Amino acid sequence: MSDPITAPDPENEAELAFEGALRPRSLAEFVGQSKARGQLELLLRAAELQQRAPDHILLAGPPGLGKTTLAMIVAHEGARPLRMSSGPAIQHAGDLAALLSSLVPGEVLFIDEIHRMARSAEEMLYLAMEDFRIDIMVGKGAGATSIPLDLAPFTLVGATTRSGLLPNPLRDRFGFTAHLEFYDDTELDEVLGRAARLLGLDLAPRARAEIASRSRGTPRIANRLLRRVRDYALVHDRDADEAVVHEALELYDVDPIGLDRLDRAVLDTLITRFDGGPVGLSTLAVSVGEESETIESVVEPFLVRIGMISRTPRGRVATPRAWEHLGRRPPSAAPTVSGTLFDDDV
Ligand SMILES: Nc1ncnc2c1ncn2[C@@H]1O[C@H](COP(=O)(O)OP(=O)(O)OP(=O)(O)O)[C@@H](O)[C@H]1O
Repeated sequence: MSDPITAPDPENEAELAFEGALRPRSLAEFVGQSKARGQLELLLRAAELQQRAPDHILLAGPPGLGKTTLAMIVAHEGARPLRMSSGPAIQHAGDLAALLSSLVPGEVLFIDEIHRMARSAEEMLYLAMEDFRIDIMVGKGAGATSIPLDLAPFTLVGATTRSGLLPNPLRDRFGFTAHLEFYDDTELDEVLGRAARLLGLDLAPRARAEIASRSRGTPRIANRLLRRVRDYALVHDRDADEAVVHEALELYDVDPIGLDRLDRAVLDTLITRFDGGPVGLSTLAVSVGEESETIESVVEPFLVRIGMISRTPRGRVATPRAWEHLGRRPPSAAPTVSGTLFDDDV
């Protein structure tokens, strides 16, 4: 039951084309993240002055905050070719060897969801990142030999929503790590202003502010909500004003603080079924019919950030704010342990 507004939907070509059209192409166009942007700017400039490939870069943060966009910018700013892959596509060391050995000098290799790469490939990557070399194993058992293969110098840009899952030796080999933060409403307002301009949409300032405040701190969601509002205005032959934003977002179940159906299902389950928790992640995921990974990397970071859920050593707990948001009175006593169906991770 992935939500079309919040959850990434890599299969949806129309969404991908829409995202592609709105993607900033340079650091100057990239809104917000001023700290990471400044650091990246310095790193790219230093590499340019020394005429070498930029250091390897790790981009960490929740989905939709601009990791893929920044990887493309790294390539574009340095006029370097870009190769895109992802952790789930690299399930054997051989997959990675084929990829690395075909890189041209200076190429930027983007690996999305790098925490999902096979362990054997990860180990191959250590040497590749450090020495631009890999060892290819030929044969099996006692007769196996390794043949060293030199690689063209490249820049690896890894993206992860779960940096905690990366082994230290891999994390340490990145010259620079950017932790992307949720955007504030002013930054999202700017993202929306830029997107509306590119789409040729006349969006009233108050309508823009309203969408920004419901975008869960995430540019991808801001752009998707904008698209829904544009469609609504078009179909009803109305201006994209504040009233249209309210009507369109109500139709799509996005509430006044930007929570969607899945966010509310998580809170509702925590509160109604488990008396507010604590409850383990996989129990919670099973209860709402969603993958643990989606709950942990898509839903939870924002709910934690706005103080609706807290993560305790015994599991997830709904805060009084969450109870109030669902129109329920929070219990006065501290929540009791209840209903943990599985002995799962918390
Ligand atoms: N700083 C920004 N300024 C303007 N638009 C942005 C910015 N960051 C992201 N966007 C928009 O949000 C969309 C999603 O960004 P992007 O694909 O880079 O996110 P991501 O972090 O790679 O997500 P995922 O983890 O799901 O791959 C892009 O198409 C882009 O239009």
